[in-house]
Amino acid sequence: MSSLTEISVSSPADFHVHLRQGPMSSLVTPHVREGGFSLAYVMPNLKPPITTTEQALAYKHDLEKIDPSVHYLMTLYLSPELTPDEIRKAKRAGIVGVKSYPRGVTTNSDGGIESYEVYYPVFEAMQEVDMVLNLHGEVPSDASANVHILNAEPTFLPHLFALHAAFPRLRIVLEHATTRAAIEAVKSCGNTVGCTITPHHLALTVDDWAGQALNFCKPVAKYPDDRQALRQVIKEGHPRFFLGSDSAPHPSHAKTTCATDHGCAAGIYTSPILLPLVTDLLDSFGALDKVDGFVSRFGREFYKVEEVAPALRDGGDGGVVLRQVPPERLQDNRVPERYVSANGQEDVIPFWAGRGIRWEIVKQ
Ligand SMILES: O=C1C[C@@H](C(=O)O)NC(=O)N1
Repeated sequence: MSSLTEISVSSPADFHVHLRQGPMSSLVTPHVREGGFSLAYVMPNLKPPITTTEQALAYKHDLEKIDPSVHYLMTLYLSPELTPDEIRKAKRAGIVGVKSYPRGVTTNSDGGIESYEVYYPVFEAMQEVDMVLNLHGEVPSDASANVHILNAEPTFLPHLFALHAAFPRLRIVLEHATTRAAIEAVKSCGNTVGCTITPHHLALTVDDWAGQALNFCKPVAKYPDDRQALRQVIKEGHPRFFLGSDSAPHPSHAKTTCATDHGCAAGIYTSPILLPLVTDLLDSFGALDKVDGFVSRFGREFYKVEEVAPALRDGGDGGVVLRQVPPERLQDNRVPERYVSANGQEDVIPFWAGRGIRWEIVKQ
Protein backbone atom coordinates (compact mmCIF):
# COMPACT_ATOMS: atom_id res chain seq x y z
CA MET A 1 0.00 0.00 0.00
CA SER A 2 1.28 3.44 -0.86
CA SER A 3 1.02 6.51 1.35
CA LEU A 4 -0.30 8.50 -1.63
CA THR A 5 -3.96 9.38 -1.24
CA GLU A 6 -4.49 11.12 -4.58
CA ILE A 7 -3.16 10.33 -8.05
CA SER A 8 -3.63 11.79 -11.49
CA VAL A 9 -3.79 9.64 -14.62
CA SER A 10 -2.96 11.58 -17.75
CA SER A 11 -5.16 10.08 -20.47
CA PRO A 12 -6.67 6.67 -19.70
CA ALA A 13 -6.96 4.33 -22.68
CA ASP A 14 -8.61 0.91 -22.73
CA PHE A 15 -6.96 -1.09 -25.49
CA HIS A 16 -9.45 -3.97 -25.55
CA VAL A 17 -13.15 -3.58 -24.88
CA HIS A 18 -16.42 -5.14 -26.05
CA LEU A 19 -19.14 -2.56 -26.67
CA ARG A 20 -21.67 -4.94 -28.30
CA GLN A 21 -24.62 -3.76 -30.41
CA GLY A 22 -28.30 -2.80 -29.99
CA PRO A 23 -29.75 -2.16 -26.52
CA MET A 24 -26.76 -3.73 -24.79
CA SER A 25 -24.48 -1.26 -26.57
CA SER A 26 -26.67 1.64 -25.46
CA LEU A 27 -26.33 0.43 -21.89
CA VAL A 28 -22.58 -0.25 -21.80
CA THR A 29 -21.01 2.33 -24.14
CA PRO A 30 -21.51 5.29 -21.74
CA HIS A 31 -19.78 3.23 -19.06
CA VAL A 32 -16.43 3.75 -20.81
CA ARG A 33 -16.43 7.39 -19.68
CA GLU A 34 -18.03 6.55 -16.36
CA GLY A 35 -15.09 4.24 -15.74
CA GLY A 36 -12.65 7.10 -16.38
CA PHE A 37 -11.64 6.36 -19.97
CA SER A 38 -11.44 8.55 -23.05
CA LEU A 39 -10.21 5.97 -25.54
CA ALA A 40 -11.72 2.59 -26.38
CA TYR A 41 -10.12 0.02 -28.68
CA VAL A 42 -13.24 -1.75 -29.84
CA MET A 43 -13.49 -5.50 -30.47
CA PRO A 44 -15.23 -6.72 -33.65
CA ASN A 45 -16.85 -9.98 -32.44
CA LEU A 46 -20.41 -8.89 -33.06
CA LYS A 47 -23.15 -10.95 -34.67
CA PRO A 48 -22.33 -10.90 -37.56
CA PRO A 49 -18.67 -10.03 -36.98
CA ILE A 50 -17.23 -6.76 -38.30
CA THR A 51 -15.33 -7.92 -41.37
CA THR A 52 -15.43 -4.91 -43.71
CA THR A 53 -14.41 -1.27 -43.60
CA GLU A 54 -18.02 -0.16 -44.15
CA GLN A 55 -19.27 -2.22 -41.23
CA ALA A 56 -16.55 -0.89 -38.93
CA LEU A 57 -17.30 2.72 -39.88
CA ALA A 58 -21.04 2.20 -39.38
CA TYR A 59 -20.35 0.63 -35.99
CA LYS A 60 -18.13 3.55 -35.02
CA HIS A 61 -20.89 5.93 -36.05
CA ASP A 62 -23.36 4.05 -33.80
CA LEU A 63 -20.98 4.26 -30.85
CA GLU A 64 -20.38 7.98 -31.42
CA LYS A 65 -24.12 8.55 -31.42
CA ILE A 66 -24.31 6.92 -27.99
CA ASP A 67 -21.30 8.76 -26.52
CA PRO A 68 -19.35 11.18 -28.73
CA SER A 69 -16.85 12.06 -26.01
CA VAL A 70 -14.85 8.85 -26.38
CA HIS A 71 -12.22 8.23 -29.04
CA TYR A 72 -13.11 4.86 -30.60
CA LEU A 73 -10.41 2.91 -32.38
CA MET A 74 -11.94 0.29 -34.63
CA THR A 75 -10.87 -3.23 -35.57
CA LEU A 76 -11.79 -5.86 -38.14
CA TYR A 77 -12.41 -9.55 -37.50
CA LEU A 78 -9.88 -11.76 -39.27
CA SER A 79 -11.80 -14.02 -41.65
CA PRO A 80 -11.54 -15.29 -45.24
CA GLU A 81 -13.36 -12.17 -46.47
CA LEU A 82 -10.41 -10.01 -45.48
CA THR A 83 -8.12 -9.35 -48.43
CA PRO A 84 -4.94 -7.25 -48.76
CA ASP A 85 -7.00 -4.69 -50.71
CA GLU A 86 -9.53 -4.47 -47.88
CA ILE A 87 -6.63 -3.91 -45.46
CA ARG A 88 -5.38 -0.94 -47.50
CA LYS A 89 -8.91 0.44 -47.66
CA ALA A 90 -9.36 -0.02 -43.91
CA LYS A 91 -6.11 1.77 -43.20
CA ARG A 92 -7.16 4.73 -45.34
CA ALA A 93 -10.44 4.84 -43.38
CA GLY A 94 -8.59 5.05 -40.06
CA ILE A 95 -9.22 1.49 -38.87
CA VAL A 96 -6.38 0.52 -36.59
CA GLY A 97 -6.25 -3.23 -36.15
CA VAL A 98 -7.35 -6.73 -37.06
CA LYS A 99 -8.41 -9.20 -34.37
CA SER A 100 -7.81 -12.88 -34.78
CA TYR A 101 -9.95 -15.41 -32.91
CA PRO A 102 -9.08 -19.07 -33.20
CA ARG A 103 -12.27 -20.91 -34.02
CA GLY A 104 -14.50 -21.75 -31.07
CA VAL A 105 -12.33 -20.49 -28.22
CA THR A 106 -14.61 -17.74 -26.95
CA THR A 107 -17.76 -15.63 -27.44
CA ASN A 108 -18.74 -15.27 -31.12
CA SER A 109 -15.64 -17.03 -32.42
CA ASP A 110 -17.49 -19.57 -34.57
CA GLY A 111 -16.20 -17.75 -37.63
CA GLY A 112 -12.67 -17.73 -36.24
CA ILE A 113 -9.54 -18.90 -37.98
CA GLU A 114 -8.05 -22.38 -38.23
CA SER A 115 -4.67 -21.62 -39.76
CA TYR A 116 -2.47 -18.54 -39.69
CA GLU A 117 -0.46 -19.30 -42.83
CA VAL A 118 -3.43 -18.75 -45.16
CA TYR A 119 -3.55 -15.16 -43.91
CA TYR A 120 0.09 -14.36 -44.63
CA PRO A 121 -0.81 -12.10 -47.62
CA VAL A 122 -3.16 -10.17 -45.29
CA PHE A 123 -0.44 -9.87 -42.63
CA GLU A 124 2.03 -8.74 -45.29
CA ALA A 125 -0.35 -5.92 -46.27
CA MET A 126 -0.90 -5.03 -42.61
CA GLN A 127 2.84 -4.82 -42.06
CA GLU A 128 3.20 -2.63 -45.15
CA VAL A 129 0.52 -0.13 -44.08
CA ASP A 130 1.31 -0.40 -40.34
CA MET A 131 -1.89 -1.90 -38.96
CA VAL A 132 -1.90 -3.84 -35.70
CA LEU A 133 -2.61 -7.57 -35.39
CA ASN A 134 -4.48 -8.41 -32.17
CA LEU A 135 -4.20 -12.05 -31.18
CA HIS A 136 -6.57 -13.98 -28.98
CA GLY A 137 -3.73 -16.19 -27.82
CA GLU A 138 -5.36 -19.56 -27.24
CA VAL A 139 -5.66 -22.69 -29.32
CA PRO A 140 -8.94 -24.62 -29.38
CA SER A 141 -9.29 -27.45 -26.87
CA ASP A 142 -8.44 -30.86 -28.31
CA ALA A 143 -8.70 -33.84 -25.99
CA SER A 144 -6.70 -36.08 -28.32
CA ALA A 145 -3.72 -33.70 -28.00
CA ASN A 146 -4.30 -32.96 -24.29
CA VAL A 147 -5.10 -29.33 -25.08
CA HIS A 148 -7.57 -27.74 -22.67
CA ILE A 149 -8.44 -24.33 -21.29
CA LEU A 150 -5.58 -24.37 -18.78
CA ASN A 151 -2.80 -24.97 -21.31
CA ALA A 152 -4.43 -23.33 -24.35
CA GLU A 153 -2.37 -20.15 -23.97
CA PRO A 154 1.12 -21.69 -23.58
CA THR A 155 0.24 -24.02 -26.49
CA PHE A 156 -0.54 -20.97 -28.62
CA LEU A 157 2.81 -19.21 -28.05
CA PRO A 158 4.67 -20.94 -30.93
CA HIS A 159 2.17 -19.20 -33.26
CA LEU A 160 3.17 -15.85 -31.78
CA PHE A 161 6.86 -16.58 -32.35
CA ALA A 162 6.20 -17.77 -35.91
CA LEU A 163 4.18 -14.68 -36.80
CA HIS A 164 6.76 -12.34 -35.28
CA ALA A 165 9.58 -14.12 -37.14
CA ALA A 166 7.70 -13.97 -40.44
CA PHE A 167 6.61 -10.33 -40.00
CA PRO A 168 9.13 -8.62 -37.73
CA ARG A 169 7.84 -5.12 -38.53
CA LEU A 170 4.17 -6.02 -38.00
CA ARG A 171 2.90 -4.67 -34.68
CA ILE A 172 1.33 -7.58 -32.82
CA VAL A 173 -0.53 -7.48 -29.50
CA LEU A 174 -0.98 -10.66 -27.51
CA GLU A 175 -4.32 -9.95 -25.87
CA HIS A 176 -5.27 -10.59 -22.26
CA ALA A 177 -2.21 -12.62 -21.30
CA THR A 178 -2.76 -14.86 -18.30
CA THR A 179 0.42 -16.90 -17.87
CA ARG A 180 4.04 -16.46 -16.86
CA ALA A 181 4.91 -18.23 -20.12
CA ALA A 182 3.08 -15.56 -22.13
CA ILE A 183 4.76 -12.70 -20.27
CA GLU A 184 8.17 -14.20 -20.88
CA ALA A 185 7.34 -14.89 -24.52
CA VAL A 186 6.33 -11.28 -25.17
CA LYS A 187 9.39 -9.96 -23.34
CA SER A 188 11.63 -12.12 -25.52
CA CYS A 189 10.16 -10.64 -28.72
CA GLY A 190 11.19 -7.38 -30.34
CA ASN A 191 9.65 -3.96 -29.82
CA THR A 192 6.88 -4.61 -32.31
CA VAL A 193 5.21 -7.10 -29.94
CA GLY A 194 3.06 -5.79 -27.09
CA CYS A 195 0.66 -7.35 -24.63
CA THR A 196 -2.54 -6.38 -22.87
CA ILE A 197 -3.38 -7.35 -19.30
CA THR A 198 -6.88 -7.24 -17.80
CA PRO A 199 -7.74 -6.20 -14.24
CA HIS A 200 -9.61 -9.44 -13.60
CA HIS A 201 -6.55 -11.51 -14.41
CA LEU A 202 -4.63 -9.41 -11.88
CA ALA A 203 -7.24 -10.33 -9.27
CA LEU A 204 -8.37 -13.92 -9.96
CA THR A 205 -6.87 -17.39 -10.06
CA VAL A 206 -8.34 -20.76 -11.01
CA ASP A 207 -9.94 -21.11 -7.59
CA ASP A 208 -12.02 -18.00 -8.16
CA TRP A 209 -13.84 -19.12 -11.30
CA ALA A 210 -14.16 -22.87 -10.81
CA GLY A 211 -17.78 -23.05 -9.71
CA GLN A 212 -18.28 -19.28 -9.94
CA ALA A 213 -19.68 -18.46 -13.34
CA LEU A 214 -19.52 -14.70 -12.87
CA ASN A 215 -15.72 -14.98 -12.81
CA PHE A 216 -15.58 -17.14 -15.92
CA CYS A 217 -13.91 -15.58 -18.96
CA LYS A 218 -11.60 -16.61 -21.77
CA PRO A 219 -8.76 -17.08 -21.33
CA VAL A 220 -9.53 -18.35 -17.84
CA ALA A 221 -7.48 -17.02 -14.93
CA LYS A 222 -4.59 -19.38 -14.19
CA TYR A 223 -2.39 -20.20 -11.20
CA PRO A 224 -1.16 -17.86 -8.45
CA ASP A 225 2.35 -17.95 -9.93
CA ASP A 226 0.96 -16.80 -13.29
CA ARG A 227 -0.92 -13.95 -11.64
CA GLN A 228 2.31 -13.03 -9.88
CA ALA A 229 4.08 -12.76 -13.24
CA LEU A 230 1.38 -10.38 -14.54
CA ARG A 231 1.70 -8.22 -11.45
CA GLN A 232 5.49 -8.27 -11.60
CA VAL A 233 5.72 -7.08 -15.19
CA ILE A 234 3.50 -4.12 -14.29
CA LYS A 235 5.63 -3.35 -11.23
CA GLU A 236 8.67 -3.34 -13.52
CA GLY A 237 6.96 -0.66 -15.61
CA HIS A 238 7.67 -2.63 -18.77
CA PRO A 239 6.48 -0.36 -21.61
CA ARG A 240 5.15 -3.13 -23.86
CA PHE A 241 2.58 -4.30 -21.28
CA PHE A 242 -0.53 -2.15 -20.97
CA LEU A 243 -4.19 -2.20 -20.04
CA GLY A 244 -6.81 -3.88 -22.19
CA SER A 245 -9.79 -4.55 -19.94
CA ASP A 246 -11.52 -7.18 -22.11
CA SER A 247 -14.62 -5.84 -20.39
CA ALA A 248 -17.23 -8.18 -21.87
CA PRO A 249 -20.87 -7.63 -20.86
CA HIS A 250 -23.35 -10.49 -21.02
CA PRO A 251 -26.98 -10.39 -19.88
CA SER A 252 -27.11 -11.65 -16.31
CA HIS A 253 -29.16 -14.72 -17.29
CA ALA A 254 -26.41 -15.82 -19.69
CA LYS A 255 -23.93 -15.76 -16.82
CA THR A 256 -26.06 -17.23 -14.09
CA THR A 257 -28.07 -19.94 -15.87
CA CYS A 258 -25.75 -22.32 -17.65
CA ALA A 259 -28.25 -24.13 -19.81
CA THR A 260 -26.42 -24.14 -23.14
CA ASP A 261 -24.10 -26.85 -24.45
CA HIS A 262 -21.26 -24.40 -24.07
CA GLY A 263 -22.05 -23.62 -20.43
CA CYS A 264 -22.09 -20.08 -19.12
CA ALA A 265 -21.16 -17.09 -21.23
CA ALA A 266 -17.46 -16.18 -21.00
CA GLY A 267 -16.78 -12.60 -20.04
CA ILE A 268 -16.27 -10.28 -17.08
CA TYR A 269 -17.72 -6.79 -17.04
CA THR A 270 -15.51 -3.98 -15.72
CA SER A 271 -16.07 -0.87 -17.88
CA PRO A 272 -18.05 1.30 -15.40
CA ILE A 273 -15.54 0.78 -12.57
CA LEU A 274 -12.40 0.34 -14.63
CA LEU A 275 -10.04 3.08 -13.48
CA PRO A 276 -10.85 2.80 -9.74
CA LEU A 277 -10.59 -0.99 -10.04
CA VAL A 278 -7.21 -0.91 -11.78
CA THR A 279 -5.91 1.65 -9.29
CA ASP A 280 -7.13 -0.45 -6.35
CA LEU A 281 -5.44 -3.55 -7.75
CA LEU A 282 -2.12 -1.88 -8.59
CA ASP A 283 -2.13 -0.26 -5.14
CA SER A 284 -2.70 -3.69 -3.55
CA PHE A 285 0.54 -5.02 -5.00
CA GLY A 286 2.65 -1.90 -4.58
CA ALA A 287 2.43 -0.52 -8.11
CA LEU A 288 0.51 2.71 -7.58
CA ASP A 289 3.33 4.64 -9.22
CA LYS A 290 2.85 2.54 -12.36
CA VAL A 291 -0.83 3.34 -12.94
CA ASP A 292 -0.15 6.18 -15.39
CA GLY A 293 2.26 4.13 -17.51
CA PHE A 294 0.09 1.01 -17.54
CA VAL A 295 -3.21 2.83 -18.15
CA SER A 296 -2.23 5.84 -20.24
CA ARG A 297 1.23 6.07 -21.69
CA PHE A 298 2.44 2.61 -22.71
CA GLY A 299 -0.55 1.62 -24.79
CA ARG A 300 -0.75 5.00 -26.47
CA GLU A 301 2.93 4.83 -27.33
CA PHE A 302 2.59 1.34 -28.79
CA TYR A 303 -0.48 2.36 -30.81
CA LYS A 304 0.95 5.79 -31.69
CA VAL A 305 -2.13 7.64 -30.44
CA GLU A 306 -1.41 10.68 -28.36
CA GLU A 307 -4.40 12.91 -28.15
CA VAL A 308 -7.10 12.83 -25.50
CA ALA A 309 -10.81 13.10 -26.29
CA PRO A 310 -11.95 16.70 -26.81
CA ALA A 311 -14.25 16.62 -23.78
CA LEU A 312 -11.26 15.89 -21.58
CA ARG A 313 -9.10 18.53 -23.22
CA ASP A 314 -11.75 21.14 -22.48
CA GLY A 315 -11.62 20.14 -18.85
CA GLY A 316 -8.10 21.54 -18.43
CA ASP A 317 -5.01 19.35 -18.19
CA GLY A 318 -6.91 16.27 -19.39
CA GLY A 319 -5.89 14.22 -16.38
CA VAL A 320 -8.28 12.06 -14.39
CA VAL A 321 -7.83 12.44 -10.65
CA LEU A 322 -8.49 9.60 -8.21
CA ARG A 323 -8.66 9.74 -4.45
CA GLN A 324 -8.25 6.99 -1.92
CA VAL A 325 -11.47 6.12 -0.12
CA PRO A 326 -11.01 6.09 3.66
CA PRO A 327 -11.95 2.75 5.29
CA GLU A 328 -14.97 4.25 7.03
CA ARG A 329 -16.41 5.27 3.62
CA LEU A 330 -15.68 2.00 1.82
CA GLN A 331 -19.22 0.72 2.29
CA ASP A 332 -20.48 3.81 0.44
CA ASN A 333 -18.17 3.15 -2.48
CA ARG A 334 -19.50 -0.28 -3.41
CA VAL A 335 -19.80 -1.56 -6.96
CA PRO A 336 -23.48 -1.67 -8.00
CA GLU A 337 -25.09 -5.12 -7.89
CA ARG A 338 -26.13 -4.72 -11.53
CA TYR A 339 -26.55 -2.22 -14.35
CA VAL A 340 -29.97 -2.11 -16.00
CA SER A 341 -30.95 -0.42 -19.27
CA ALA A 342 -33.54 2.37 -19.29
CA ASN A 343 -36.24 0.04 -20.69
CA GLY A 344 -35.37 -2.63 -18.11
CA GLN A 345 -34.65 -5.21 -20.79
CA GLU A 346 -30.87 -5.48 -20.46
CA ASP A 347 -29.02 -6.09 -17.24
CA VAL A 348 -25.40 -6.87 -16.53
CA ILE A 349 -23.70 -7.91 -13.31
CA PRO A 350 -20.31 -6.21 -12.95
CA PHE A 351 -17.10 -7.61 -11.54
CA TRP A 352 -16.80 -7.12 -7.77
CA ALA A 353 -20.57 -6.47 -7.51
CA GLY A 354 -21.40 -5.23 -4.03
CA ARG A 355 -17.76 -4.89 -2.98
CA GLY A 356 -16.13 -1.64 -1.86
CA ILE A 357 -13.40 -0.17 -4.09
CA ARG A 358 -10.64 1.71 -2.33
CA TRP A 359 -10.24 4.41 -5.00
CA GLU A 360 -12.74 6.77 -6.58
CA ILE A 361 -12.66 9.25 -9.44
CA VAL A 362 -12.94 12.82 -8.20
CA LYS A 363 -12.26 14.68 -11.45
CA GLN A 364 -12.33 13.73 -15.09
O1 LIG B 1 -12.15 -13.12 -25.67
C1 LIG B 1 -13.16 -13.00 -25.01
C2 LIG B 1 -14.41 -12.52 -25.61
C3 LIG B 1 -15.30 -11.97 -24.60
C4 LIG B 1 -16.72 -11.68 -25.09
O2 LIG B 1 -17.67 -11.96 -24.37
O3 LIG B 1 -16.85 -11.15 -26.20
N1 LIG B 1 -15.34 -12.73 -23.40
C5 LIG B 1 -14.24 -13.35 -22.94
O4 LIG B 1 -14.21 -13.85 -21.82
N2 LIG B 1 -13.15 -13.41 -23.73
